[in-house]
Amino acid sequence: MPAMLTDVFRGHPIHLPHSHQPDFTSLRELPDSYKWTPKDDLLFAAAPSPPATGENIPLIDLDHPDAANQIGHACRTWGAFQIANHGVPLGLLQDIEFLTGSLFGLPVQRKLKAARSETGVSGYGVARIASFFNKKMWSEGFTITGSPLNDFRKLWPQLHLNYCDIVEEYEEQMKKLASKLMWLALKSLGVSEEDVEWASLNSDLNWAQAALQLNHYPVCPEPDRAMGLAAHTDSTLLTILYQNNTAGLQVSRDDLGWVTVPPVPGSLVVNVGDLFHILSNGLFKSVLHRARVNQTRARLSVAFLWGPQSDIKISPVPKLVSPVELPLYRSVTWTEYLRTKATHFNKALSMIRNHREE
Ligand SMILES: C=C1C[C@]23C[C@@]1(O)CC[C@H]2[C@@]12CCC[C@@](C)(C(=O)O1)[C@H]2[C@@H]3C(=O)O
Ligand SMILES: O=C(O)CCC(=O)C(=O)O
Ligand SMILES: [Fe+2]
Repeated sequence: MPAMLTDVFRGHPIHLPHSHQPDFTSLRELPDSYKWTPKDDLLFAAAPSPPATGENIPLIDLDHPDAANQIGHACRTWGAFQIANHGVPLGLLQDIEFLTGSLFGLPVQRKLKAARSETGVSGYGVARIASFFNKKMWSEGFTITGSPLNDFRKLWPQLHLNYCDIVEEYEEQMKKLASKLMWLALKSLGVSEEDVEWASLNSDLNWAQAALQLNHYPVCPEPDRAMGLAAHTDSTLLTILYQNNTAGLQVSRDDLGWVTVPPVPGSLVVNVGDLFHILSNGLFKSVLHRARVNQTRARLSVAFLWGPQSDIKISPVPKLVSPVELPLYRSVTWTEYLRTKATHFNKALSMIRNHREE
């Protein structure tokens, strides 16, 4: 039995100060520990922002006959895009937003009853990447892997079963959508099911697994000096993100700097993750992104972080590797990659890169 996502950090404890999580609503001033300067956010080198051009990640209609090529183009240029007509019922998006708002609206002491342990993945706390930064992030998160029943029972003694049903239905819909998106993107590169047999469309999708990350960025007294979630790439194949109607997500592009992704009601944001970058032999870009905060409106987001089961080795599709070159990366499982990232963060991709022999 391969290690499940739930067990990825067993034996790799991360010391994160969940128990010092403040009641954000009580803070009238930004404490010094939350004041970011440009040098606090330099682990990933984002390009400085030139004057805004108004360019933005594309919004792609999945019913459009050319959707596959549009997705392929977005994965190569931005590493991110938004989608409309994705088939996920609007009511379900509203339900997951309601659940997320209700969770973070609970008193801190109740949320801490479901705190993430040092070796666990699931539960309430600060983002895992917090351990790489000197300054604190203006956000709180809740990660779900496997059944949320035990945690939800502690949070909502009465309503936990209803909330579990919402999560189950949401994950089911996301799983199907993620596989559809991955294949549209791969087909745009001329990659077929014979080239990536483990991800066959005819399978029951049990080759994949996922984590659901609920994020809350409370109203912030000094948003320009605070950081909601520091710049990072996701370690996934793909991440599908729902954001409420408050802007905050920014993606980085070498020629444009940080670009804010405007919320489009009913649409979803898709990020290319590091594993898809590896699978595509570097053709698709894993997008560097971060979340800023706001002085008047709280922001919620729900990220469906999707990748392969832990016994699947991801390596560049041979068809995408030139016969005279080495593949850009060595093969790696999601578990191995998550552990590398948990230790080396921004250097994780370069650690599995093949170097040409001189
Ligand atoms: C499967 C995972 C991806 C993730 C680490 C995790 O084990 C569960 C949480 C995920 C998340 C969400 C917020 C940003 C991020 C970088 C983090 O700190 O935790 C991602 C991780 C990732 O994609 O590497
Ligand atoms: O809140 C957002 O927009 C970004 C969240 C994110 O990047 C993540 O959960 O990995
Ligand atoms: Fe992310």
